[in-house]
Amino acid sequence: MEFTDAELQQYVEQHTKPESEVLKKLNRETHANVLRPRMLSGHLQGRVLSMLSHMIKPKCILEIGTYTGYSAICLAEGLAPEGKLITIDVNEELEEMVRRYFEDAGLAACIDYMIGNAVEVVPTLDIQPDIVFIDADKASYAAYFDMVIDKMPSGAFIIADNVLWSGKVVGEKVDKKTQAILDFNKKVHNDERVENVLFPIRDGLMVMRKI
Ligand SMILES: C[S@@+](CC[C@H](N)C(=O)[O-])C[C@H]1O[C@@H](n2cnc3c(N)ncnc32)[C@H](O)[C@@H]1O
Repeated sequence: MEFTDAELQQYVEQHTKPESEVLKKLNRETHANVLRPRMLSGHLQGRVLSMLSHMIKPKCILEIGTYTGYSAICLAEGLAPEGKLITIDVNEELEEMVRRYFEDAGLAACIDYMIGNAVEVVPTLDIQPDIVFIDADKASYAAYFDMVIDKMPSGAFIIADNVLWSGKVVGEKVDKKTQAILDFNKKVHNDERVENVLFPIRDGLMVMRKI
């Protein structure tokens, strides 16, 4: 489901900074060769993530759900000098492609790419992230929030993708994944540790600031 009229969407993208050549190539290669390319953040959301990261100037970013590395590159663009982005994905099949693009983007040195199940990996990390981007299995969104919230400094941000779930959050049929997203949105909206705004960008970005 598209939330913005196609013509308006085109106008929005035409008036948003274009993707870099590396991101354009990564976008094309993902669509040509990788299953479920709709998972990639894409031009507009990628620029939003990059802009937010530049505004926050994070020393540490944690990303849960690397896929082909598109959003990791966008987020890493705004890192503070000497900053680090840690990104985790359970799918080892994309490793060669992901590492190649981190190199091509000139960001390999500041990205720590970990292959593994984030549910097991995140609790082992000794970090205090300024941004956490949650973009992996929907059933674990609430668990990821609980795993990171107490590690984060006051003023840090959590961003969760796909929180409109193609519009199913207001649909009549509620399947398991939709219920997980509904539960997550309700949980964070009622959590007094964060202030939240649901941005209707692409499939919905929930942005939360730790108080
Ligand atoms: C929506 S894609 C991420 C898209 C990427 N962030 C972007 O915007 O380009 C979700 C990814 O989460 C990964 N994933 C799913 N469950 C996971 C888990 N338990 N631990 C780590 N990664 C997981 C999948 O393999 C998939 O690559």
